[in-house]
Amino acid sequence: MQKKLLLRLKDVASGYGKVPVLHGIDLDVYENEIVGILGHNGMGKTTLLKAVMGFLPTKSGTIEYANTDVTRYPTNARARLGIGYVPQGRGIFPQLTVQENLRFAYRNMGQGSEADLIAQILSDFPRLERLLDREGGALSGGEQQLLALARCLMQAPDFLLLDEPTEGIQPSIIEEMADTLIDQRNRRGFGILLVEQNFDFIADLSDRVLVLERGEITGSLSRSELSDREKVDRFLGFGAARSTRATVGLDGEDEQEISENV
Ligand SMILES: Nc1ncnc2c1ncn2[C@@H]1O[C@H](COP(=O)(O)OP(=O)(O)OP(=O)(O)O)[C@@H](O)[C@H]1O
Repeated sequence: MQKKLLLRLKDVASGYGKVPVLHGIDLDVYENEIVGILGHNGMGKTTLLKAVMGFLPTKSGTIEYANTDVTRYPTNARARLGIGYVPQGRGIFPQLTVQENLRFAYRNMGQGSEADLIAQILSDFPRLERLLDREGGALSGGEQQLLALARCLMQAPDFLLLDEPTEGIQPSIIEEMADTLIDQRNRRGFGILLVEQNFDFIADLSDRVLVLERGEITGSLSRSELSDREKVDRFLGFGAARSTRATVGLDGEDEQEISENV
């Protein structure tokens, strides 16, 4: 059976004001597919997600979503078509409780019964259930990341843009995040565009990984190629940091990044 194309970028250029960042990006993501974008700091990963979401203008080229040319659509119209965005740094409301954060997301764009939707989300994110009355700002980094994802799902997207979901979170929650994303993808058939610097996480989840260098896609690895360590090392021969996150400190929230150059 032919897979449905969700997102298509054709020769997209974008940037900030007169500063060009993305040059000629071609990209397809199908339903039920996770496409990872790997790249060093400053290569344009966040810019790419912002351009897809409409936070930045597309200077040339086109962006199509579900057979609709959305190149000139504002962000809220893209969200209504089904594109969900979890920004780097999570973007939750720190002064609102977990429950209020979820309710706010529902009021913004949720459909159906609010109570049913929250119950569904809490069954998907059991860790959040016991934190319902806690303020967002008092959650650990990993819990905030789960909340950010849960909030995004309250708006029933069918496509997710995820910007470094493992940044600053401890390994146990990274695993939980990976399991949740795979589970959601399998159940809802999401397309996911995932930006990461954590190679192990991106390799575990992605069906394909693209490398972004200075605003251009310079290569692609399939799922089977991703498990071929030698090939990956050759492919990332420009010295990419293979990064694993280790947790130090008793409260489990301090962390340091251990990078091993490949
Ligand atoms: N608001 C801005 N105005 C001008 N230039 C910007 C702005 N934000 C980012 N840039 C520049 O755009 C380029 C790409 O940045 P971007 O944040 O997309 O990189 P990234 O690959 O996501 O990096 P990181 O992994 O550090 O988040 C960088 O050179 C950055 O300095």
